Amino acid sequence: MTTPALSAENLRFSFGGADVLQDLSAAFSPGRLTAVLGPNGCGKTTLLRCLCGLLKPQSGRILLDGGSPLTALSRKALARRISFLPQVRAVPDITVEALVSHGRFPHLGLSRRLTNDDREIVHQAMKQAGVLDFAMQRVPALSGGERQRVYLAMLLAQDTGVVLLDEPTTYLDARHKFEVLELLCAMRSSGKTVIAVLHDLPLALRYSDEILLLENGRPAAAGTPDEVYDAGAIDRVFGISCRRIRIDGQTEYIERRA
Ligand SMILES: Nc1ncnc2c1ncn2[C@@H]1O[C@H](COP(=O)(O)OP(=O)(O)OP(=O)(O)O)[C@@H](O)[C@H]1O
Repeated sequence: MTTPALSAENLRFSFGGADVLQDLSAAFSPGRLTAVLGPNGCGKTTLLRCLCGLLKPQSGRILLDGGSPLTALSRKALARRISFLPQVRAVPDITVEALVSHGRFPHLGLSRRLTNDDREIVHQAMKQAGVLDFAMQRVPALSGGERQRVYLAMLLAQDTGVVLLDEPTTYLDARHKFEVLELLCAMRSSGKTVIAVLHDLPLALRYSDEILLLENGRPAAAGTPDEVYDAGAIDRVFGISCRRIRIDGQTEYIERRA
C-alpha cells in the first residue's frame, strides 16, 4: 500500500468549546485528487486549515509521509511541502507576476532573490494557469475569475508535493471551472497530493479520484466517487437526489432536489 503523503489521526478541533472536527481520521495518497465535500458548516475549511498547520487541533495528529508530525516543521519548511489556497484572500496592489512570484518565497536562499530557475517556474506557472496575458496588470484590476486563476498560478509556482485548495472554482465561469479541475488533475498526475474543498458535486464526482464526505465534523463516507455514490451517502448527507448517468461514453452526475 502507498504511504500517504498526508494523514490525519483522530483530530479533534473546537472553536471556544464547540467541537467542529470530532475524531476525524483520513489519509491522502500521492498522485490522487481528493474532493472534500459536505454541507455548509460541517468543518471542511477547518479541516484544510488544520491540514496545512494554520490551526492546531486540540487532540490527534497530522503526519507527513506517514512519519514526521506537521508540528515538527518550521513555517518555511512547511511551505516547501504544503501549499494552501484559502477561500478568502488578500488582494494586494501589486502586479500579477509579482504575486505569482510570492509562490517561490519559501524556496529562496538567504539573498531572497529569485534565480533564473525561479523566474522560469513563475513563467511556466502563469502559462499553465492561463494568466500570462495579464502578467503586468495589477491584481485589484482583475475580475474575480481572473484573480482566482492568478492565485492558482501562485500555488503552481510554490510547487509543493501537497496542495490544498478551498473552493478553487468560486467565481469561475463554466469553461474555466472545467479548466481548473483539469489543472488539478494534471497536478495529481505529476505525483502531487491534491485535496480540494468543492461545492460543485457533479464536478467533484466527475473529476476526483477520492471523496471525503464530511457530516458534522466527522467522515460520513470516504472512497472513490463510485463507492461513495453507491453507498447512497451523497443523497443522505445533502438531502438531495444525485444521479449517475452516461453521456457520450462518459460517466457524469447530476444533482436534483429529493
Ligand atoms: N473563527 C471561528 N470562530 C468560531 N467558529 C468558527 C470559526 N470558523 C468557523 N467556525 C464554525 O465552525 C463550523 C465549521 O466551519 P467551516 O468553515 O469549517 O465549515 P465549512 O464546511 O467549510 O462550511 P462552508 O461550506 O459554509 O464553507 C461552523 O459552524 C462555523 O460557524
